[in-house]
Amino acid sequence: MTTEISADPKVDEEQTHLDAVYARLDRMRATTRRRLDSTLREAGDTPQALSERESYERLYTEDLAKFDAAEHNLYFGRLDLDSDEIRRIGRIGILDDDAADSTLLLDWRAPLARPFYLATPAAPEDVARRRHIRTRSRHVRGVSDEHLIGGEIPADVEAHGDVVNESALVAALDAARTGEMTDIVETIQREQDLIIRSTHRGVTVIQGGPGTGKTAVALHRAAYLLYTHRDILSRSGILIIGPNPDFLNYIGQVLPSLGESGVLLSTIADLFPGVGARASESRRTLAVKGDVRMVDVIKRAVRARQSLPGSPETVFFDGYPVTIDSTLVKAARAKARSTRRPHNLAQPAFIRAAMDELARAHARTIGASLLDGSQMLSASDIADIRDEMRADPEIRRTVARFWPLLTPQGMLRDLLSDPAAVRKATPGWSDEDRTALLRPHRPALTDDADLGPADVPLLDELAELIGYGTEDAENAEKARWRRQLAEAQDALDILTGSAPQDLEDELDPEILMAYDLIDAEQLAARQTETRRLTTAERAHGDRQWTFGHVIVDEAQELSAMAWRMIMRRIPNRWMTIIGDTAQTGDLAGTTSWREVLEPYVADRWHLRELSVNYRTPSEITRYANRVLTRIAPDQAAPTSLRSNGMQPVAIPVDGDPSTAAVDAALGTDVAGLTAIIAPDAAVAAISAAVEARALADPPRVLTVSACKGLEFDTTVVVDPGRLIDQSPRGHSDLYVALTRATQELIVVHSDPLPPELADLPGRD
Ligand SMILES: Nc1ncnc2c1ncn2[C@@H]1O[C@H](COP(=O)(O)OP(=O)(O)OP(=O)(O)O)[C@@H](O)[C@H]1O
Repeated sequence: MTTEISADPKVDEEQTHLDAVYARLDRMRATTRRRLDSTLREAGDTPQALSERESYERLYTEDLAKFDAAEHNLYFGRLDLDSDEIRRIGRIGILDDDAADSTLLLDWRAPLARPFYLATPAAPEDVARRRHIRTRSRHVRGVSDEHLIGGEIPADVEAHGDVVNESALVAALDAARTGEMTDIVETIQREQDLIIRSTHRGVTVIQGGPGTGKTAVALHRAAYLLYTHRDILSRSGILIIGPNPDFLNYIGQVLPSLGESGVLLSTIADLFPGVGARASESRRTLAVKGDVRMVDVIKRAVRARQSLPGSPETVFFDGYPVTIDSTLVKAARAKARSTRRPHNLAQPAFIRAAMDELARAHARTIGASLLDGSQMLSASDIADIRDEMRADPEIRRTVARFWPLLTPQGMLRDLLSDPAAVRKATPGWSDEDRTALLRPHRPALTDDADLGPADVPLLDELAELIGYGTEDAENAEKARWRRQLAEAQDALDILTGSAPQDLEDELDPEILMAYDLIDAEQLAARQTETRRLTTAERAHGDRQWTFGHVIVDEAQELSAMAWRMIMRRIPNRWMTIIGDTAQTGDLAGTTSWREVLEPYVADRWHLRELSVNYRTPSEITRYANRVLTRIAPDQAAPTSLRSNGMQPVAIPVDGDPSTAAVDAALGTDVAGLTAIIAPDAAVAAISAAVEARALADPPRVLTVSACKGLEFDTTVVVDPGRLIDQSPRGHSDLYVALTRATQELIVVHSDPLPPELADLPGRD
């Protein structure tokens, strides 16, 4: 490798090390590629060999992905300890292939790397010097040193107290945004590191204002936990819940670049296997469906399906009439309910009890002695009658109607499209709330075509009560196996059929055909072996999967019903919950962590707070904090880490603000991403105005709920007054909108500004 000679000996020194690190990385890559090639060439003749091949293939592919993800800025930090030890820190750990296996790079998550993030001049942790190395395309571009023991404390570091690696941090914060979140391993701050590496095994709540790095911390915590508890978590997986698919795309790239897989990223809407709930619903409907009252509604709705006949029903058995009346069904229902099993799983008990009683009644009709009325049939005769009745499709169908097998989707659709059923399940509710729950029955649609995100926790609740996805899942698995077996048999039949029949006699008996070597069962088993899934894929397909750790981002938006759904997936309650109660926009969301957590862990949860806003410059934060005071006067406002000298401005317009908003978005001098954040009702017109310009790189137009968690270099906020008016949580919505910009904020308004923004300067 050629090394540029620079004027700075420190740069040269680091370049030498960087060259050694990349040379080793290249060797590791080449070896892994070679191994992958030869693994892929292996035949894998037995199911076991196939399975081994699969796991090696996965291992090598993951390693290659990890090397690729670490390529950029691989080596970024160095600690020189007072004891003369040198530690070099990077995105992944790398050992040299020399005789001593010396450490070329420490993984940023290794305990020995920790002082890089924690040491300060006040508490240097034995670190004499911390060096930050800036690289690009395998070249060292510069180094910056902090002398922690006996050195000067730079004025700007003093000003920001604990700030670590300040110059690198400011460079990262000033960089133009790309629409994908980047990792922060080079500049994790002390308060963030304490959360990322927290050893607490229960619920940790991270409360922090906008831009305090909550999402960044959550993702780095996932990576850290997978590194530290790989044995448990690579099997059980980590679930990360985010507010919407856009947000998941935004953060999706961060984890692979941290070198991790085995993490399931999902919204609530996608968490129920096989359902993608996309229908949009009104705020009121979301609030009603998210309310914990729905637990009882769903219980009542399921119980309503355990019904009684209005009038006795008669079926025929062996030519004799058999009556199914409400006394009989009631007794069978009581038996089934006493099993305390979920609805579908209790159906066999119901049917058995009903058939027992029917068989006894039938025996009374045909077996009673004419002399004294005593029963002439033996117990085993009566048992035979019961078994025959059970096998009789008509009797079975009639009995089962009073305790039918249910599916969550079918059940929810039937309930929500039936005003009478809703009325029965919602005693004491207001008519408005009932109406918010109802939706028209549209038989042409499939079961989940009109499902919205708030329906998903209801499906999950139903699935629990019904027992769906337990034995049903096993049956489905058995059916899948039978299909696979049949397919394998077909494949063998085709092979047999394609044997050269006319040459049959001449075939060399020594030439073995596939069907001589393998039967359908073995072939099917091989196919099963090759369908190995990652932990995340298996978890996604299994409603009853329980994760090792769950991280919930923008957690303030989750409804009580959504919390129930999540808690089912994490019985050990090892969770990281991240949010900001001042940003709650959803009416079913929370403004109190205590209220949310009390039912699950009482007061056994830890609260951690983040206090520095890394995103928004102080010029913007000044206005946003006034809105915060309005929402939560007691909540400490995060302090902005930087200022950029760009004053937010207000542009008043007469009438429709669409054109002015688009002009403002296009007129910015700031490089990078621009977004227009507008009231829900204005989004369509502004989007049309953007489309009409046919731009190569148009600004994004978003509602407040769609911009949650995202950030842009410039934001244009349209009609703050209407943002406030459009929801009972309007001030929180405005707070979210005002805190999305990393550089510039422009407010375009056609009605008077709210008092908090009234003194925004106009544009020159
Ligand atoms: N230590 C850090 N080093 C570099 N950048 C950081 C650091 N901490 C946070 N950031 C950056 O600050 C920005 C805001 O972080 P993030 O989105 O995680 O904040 P948040 O608290 O989740 O905000 P919101 O509540 O608005 O969703 C991101 O660009 C993130 O990369």
